[in-house]
Amino acid sequence: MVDYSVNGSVAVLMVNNPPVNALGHAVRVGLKTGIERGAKDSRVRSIIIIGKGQTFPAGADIREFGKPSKEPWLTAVGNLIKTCSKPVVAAIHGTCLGGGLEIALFSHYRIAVSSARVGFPEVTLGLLPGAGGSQRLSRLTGLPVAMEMISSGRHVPARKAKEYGIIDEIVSGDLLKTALKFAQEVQSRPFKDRCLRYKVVPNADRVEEYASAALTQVKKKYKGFEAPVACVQAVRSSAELSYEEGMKRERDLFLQLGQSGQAKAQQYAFFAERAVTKWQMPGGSYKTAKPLPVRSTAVIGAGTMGSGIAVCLLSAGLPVYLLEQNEKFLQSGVKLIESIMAGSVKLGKVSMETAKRAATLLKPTLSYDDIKDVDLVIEAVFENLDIKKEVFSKLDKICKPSAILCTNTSTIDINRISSATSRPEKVVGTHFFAPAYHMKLLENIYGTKTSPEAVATVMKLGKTINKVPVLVKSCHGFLANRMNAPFSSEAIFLVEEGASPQEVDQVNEDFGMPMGPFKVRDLSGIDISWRINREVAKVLGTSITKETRFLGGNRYCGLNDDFYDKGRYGRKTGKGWYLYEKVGGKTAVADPEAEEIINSYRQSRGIVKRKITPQEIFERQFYSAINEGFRILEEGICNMPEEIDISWIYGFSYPKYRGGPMFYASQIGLQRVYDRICHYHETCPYSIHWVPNRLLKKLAENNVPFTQWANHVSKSKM
Ligand SMILES: CC(C)(COP(=O)(O)OP(=O)(O)OC[C@H]1O[C@@H](n2cnc3c(N)ncnc32)[C@H](O)[C@@H]1OP(=O)(O)O)[C@@H](O)C(=O)NCCC(=O)NCCSC(=O)C[C@@H](O)CCCCCCCCCCCCC(=O)O
Repeated sequence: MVDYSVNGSVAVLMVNNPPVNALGHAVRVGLKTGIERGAKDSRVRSIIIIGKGQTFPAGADIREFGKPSKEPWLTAVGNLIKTCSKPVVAAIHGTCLGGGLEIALFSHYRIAVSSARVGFPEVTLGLLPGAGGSQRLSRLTGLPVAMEMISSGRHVPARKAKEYGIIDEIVSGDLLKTALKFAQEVQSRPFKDRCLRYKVVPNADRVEEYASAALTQVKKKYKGFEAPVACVQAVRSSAELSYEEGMKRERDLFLQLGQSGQAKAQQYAFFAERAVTKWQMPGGSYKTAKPLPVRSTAVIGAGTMGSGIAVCLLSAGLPVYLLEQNEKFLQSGVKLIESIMAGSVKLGKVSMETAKRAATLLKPTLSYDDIKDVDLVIEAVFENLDIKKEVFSKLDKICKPSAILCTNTSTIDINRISSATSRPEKVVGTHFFAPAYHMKLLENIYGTKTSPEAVATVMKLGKTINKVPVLVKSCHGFLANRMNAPFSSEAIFLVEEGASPQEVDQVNEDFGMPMGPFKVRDLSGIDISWRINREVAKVLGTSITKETRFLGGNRYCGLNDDFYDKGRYGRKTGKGWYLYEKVGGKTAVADPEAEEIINSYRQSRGIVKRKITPQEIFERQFYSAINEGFRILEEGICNMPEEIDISWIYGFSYPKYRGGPMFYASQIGLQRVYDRICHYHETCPYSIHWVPNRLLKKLAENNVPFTQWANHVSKSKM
């Protein structure tokens, strides 16, 4: 795990623990032994720590968290480095993160190649740097930088790290060779004063000012997360306490966070995000299927979604033909793309260079002929099967045979769309979430005839455009919208029965959702849900009237329709479930007129308003979604609960510190969740989504641990 060798007068400790050289127990033992050996070795006058392969250690081994800790701990290894009688040089490439940066900061010198990145990402795992990083970084960089870096987990490029004082020298050429030369040079220099422990925190007298600014920022930016606040507190103690007391304070905070549910959930989310990349479908998997190259693309439809998708592709440096049916729509799409790009530059999310390049890569067109040679097309027209089929039939005739044809449908079964082509194996769903340029989820959907090659292509495309792709099998609504359907229907039923939209939204926001379901409806547009309901009715061969109380045998609430009839479409009209300060406004306030609409709806239907508790609001929304999640698993629409959780985190901004709805259910206890679902099945009998799921029942009865749930997924998918 750590290879020891001597080159002239320099000992080289090469960490060899692929893929990221994580500082697991064996590596810690190897480093300890190596430092002790180097200190004793009479040939050796200085020591290098370096990573083999792609990186310097990228942190502690997260898989060891929660297991009994084994000595030596990282702090003990670090103390050995710090007090070593010979200078220790950290030679950094790749990602020097978390425990890796701790090791580097314990070392007497740090050199790095310019492509290296350093950081303390522990906060993203619900933790803080636990081996003194919060005490030593501030001594190097000052309090504001240390507070910001540690509470954000940001990876800092080597050059910036040098500016901050974290890196002593940026080097070029072969890192080991350069490090050997550097390590020889420092042999004659005094190095005891290089130990950060003896440095004074710059501007320590301004700690109150810095900490209060940092706390205000993190509480706003990372609302609900515990770790960022603790990170600021830990750094703060570096200025307020002695080094030893600060170390103790940091350790206490680390242990406190480590035991919290948030850390457990965030660490689960870390691995879940990686698990979903290991996709499988009948006939292929991430291991066997090769993606086709995507060098040119087209987006059909320049509306809000199409333009947002084009922004994603352009930002990744891909040329995009933007195709519309008339000049007016096309120009409005181009303007939208320009304004999204300009906004992203202003917010610092996209560089000016990227925006300028994107402008040259965008090719607006009205002609299908122009797209005949592109590698991949994404259709983003109106959510209507007939229109989509018409587009796909044209694409099939025009596009080259190898082109992958994607649809941004949010609900329609891929098989129904691909049937309009002679190449269903090349047709795949790429469902983006609004706003497409911002939300990270890319729900990729395969139909019965979609080839693994087409899937591999869109999974890779997802990564290229900086999304988190999750693969699901086609069905109506796929994964995300299928689960969202009971979640958002229950919200409206709760208001029908007596809750106010504000009460429902509050429960959701208290749980950690960034916006309650009624604010979401106002944002996405009440006219949109009105239209979707009509499409659903059409598919069911029926229509919606004032008297409609059931749709397809399921409970239906027409409150949304009453808001629509009054022209209250949400933010876009300045009023919807809430009142806004102006058309397109963002500040939602309760509106007596909206309350009146709700009251008269209830009266006209003889509904007697009742008091509804926050617990009922919570359970009816989240547990109905969880029940549907188990149905999705049971049917093999996805392979593992991680795919559901990641979809919620990146598609609906579900709080990462709760892990996702399925992980959350496992924490509550499946028996409890199942019992409550049974309760609501009795008390709310008219919704199919309350029929208790059999898989959930089985897992609950047998007390199956979360990690085993995937073994019970329908095998029909493979
Ligand atoms: C490094 C990356 C940026 C690389 O990204 P890339 O996209 O290239 O690759 P992947 O992300 O796909 O990863 C490949 C592969 O590797 C796995 N992996 C990655 N990182 C880790 C890791 N840190 N540990 C384990 N496994 C890891 C990943 O899962 C993939 O595996 P797969 O099977 O899917 O192929 C990127 O990977 C990345 O960002 N990684 C995480 C970096 C990170 O978060 N680092 C910080 C870790 S936390 C840490 O370092 C804590 C330390 O500060 C301090 C700990 C000291 C504790 C001492 C406390 C004292 C108190 C305790 C005393 C208790 C005793 C008592 O008193 O009772």
